[in-house]
Amino acid sequence: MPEQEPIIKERREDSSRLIFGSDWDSLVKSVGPRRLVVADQQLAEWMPSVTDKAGADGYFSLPLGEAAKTLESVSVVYEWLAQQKAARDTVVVAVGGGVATDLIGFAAATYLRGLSWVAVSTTLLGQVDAAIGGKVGVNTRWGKNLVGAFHLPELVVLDPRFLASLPRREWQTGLGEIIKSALIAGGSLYDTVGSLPMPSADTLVEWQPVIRACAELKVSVVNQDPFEAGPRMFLNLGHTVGHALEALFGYGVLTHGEAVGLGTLVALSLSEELLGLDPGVRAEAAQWMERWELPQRLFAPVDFEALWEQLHRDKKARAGGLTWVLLESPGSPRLVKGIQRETVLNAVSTIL
Ligand SMILES: O=C(O)C(=O)C[C@@H](O)[C@H](O)[C@H](O)COP(=O)(O)O
Repeated sequence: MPEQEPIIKERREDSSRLIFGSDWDSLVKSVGPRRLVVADQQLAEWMPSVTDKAGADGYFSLPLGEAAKTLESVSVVYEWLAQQKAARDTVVVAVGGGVATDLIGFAAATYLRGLSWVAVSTTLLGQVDAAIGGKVGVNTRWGKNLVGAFHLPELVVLDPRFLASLPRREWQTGLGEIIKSALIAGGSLYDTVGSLPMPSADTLVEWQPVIRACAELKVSVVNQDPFEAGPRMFLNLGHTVGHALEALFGYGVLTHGEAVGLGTLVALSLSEELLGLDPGVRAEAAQWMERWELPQRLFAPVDFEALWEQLHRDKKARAGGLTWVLLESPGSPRLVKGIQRETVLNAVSTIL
C-alpha cells in the first residue's frame, strides 16, 4: 500500500500568526502546496508582485466595497475557485481591506467546507482589526455581517508598503477602530494614540508602533476567547450602534470606522450614565476625532424607532435582550444588559 498523505489538516484554535513588514514571501509560500490569490479590484497594480511573492498559481480580482460585501460577490469567488479546480489543500490568499478579507475569508471558510487562507491586509482598518481574528462574513439587508463564520487565517500579513497610498478617508476609517482599541486597552496605547497627528504616508513611522499594538491586542483577546463567548465581545465597543447606523444609512454611506466612531461616542455617553465613566474620557475621544476629522454627529436625521429595531439585530443580543459594551474607565470595558430604551435614546441624541 502506498503511504497515504493526511488529507485533513489539524484544526487550529489559536489565533493567526502576524507578519509585520515586507518580508513575507517564504512564510506565505510555506502554508500549503498551492496558493490562489483573490483581491479587491482596486489593488490591480499590486497583483503581479503579490502573486509572485505568494508563489501563487493565479489571481482573481473583483470590485469590492461595503455595498458589494454580499453573498452574490461570494458566489463570484466560488465560481473562480471552481474554475481553478481549488482543492482541499489549496490556500486562498485574500488581498485587500476589511471588506476583502471578510468576504474572501468567508468564501475560503465555506468552499469545499473550508480552505486554509492567508490575509494580506492593505488598509489601516484591516491591519489594526478586521484582518485579524477570523471573523469572516458578509452583510445582508437585515444587518451587518449577519452571515458569516469564525475561520482563522493561517497568517496575517501587515505590510506597511500598502498603506502609503491610502486615500484620506481610508486612514480615517481605520482611526475609528484605533480609538476603540485604545479605550479598551487603556494604559500606554490610550496615552500614545491621543498625541498622534493625522495618519498619512508622512506620519506612518509614528503610527507604526500603534498599529502593531492594536494588532497584538486583538490577537491576545482572540486567543482568550476565539468564538466570542466572553471577553472578545469587548472588541465590539461602539459596534452595536455603529453597525445599526451602517445598515440604516445604506452600506458604504458611512464608512465602518466613521460608524464605529459615532457608536463609540454613544457607548461612552451610556457609560457615564450607567457606570460613572469620567466625562473627560468622552471629551478626549471627541478631541481626537476633531483632530482627525472624523464625524462626531450624524449628517442626516435618523428615525429612533428604526434604529431601536435595528439595534436588536446585533449579534450580541440574546433571548433576554441586548448586551452593550461599555467602559468603566479606559482599560476597563464591561458588558451591560437590559439598558432601557429612554436611556439609549438620550445617549443617541448626543450624536444627532
Ligand atoms: O473581532 C471581533 O470580535 C470584533 O468585534 C472586531 C470588530 O471591530 C469587527 O468590526 C468585527 O468584524 C465585528 O464583528 P461582528 O460580530 O459585530 O459583526
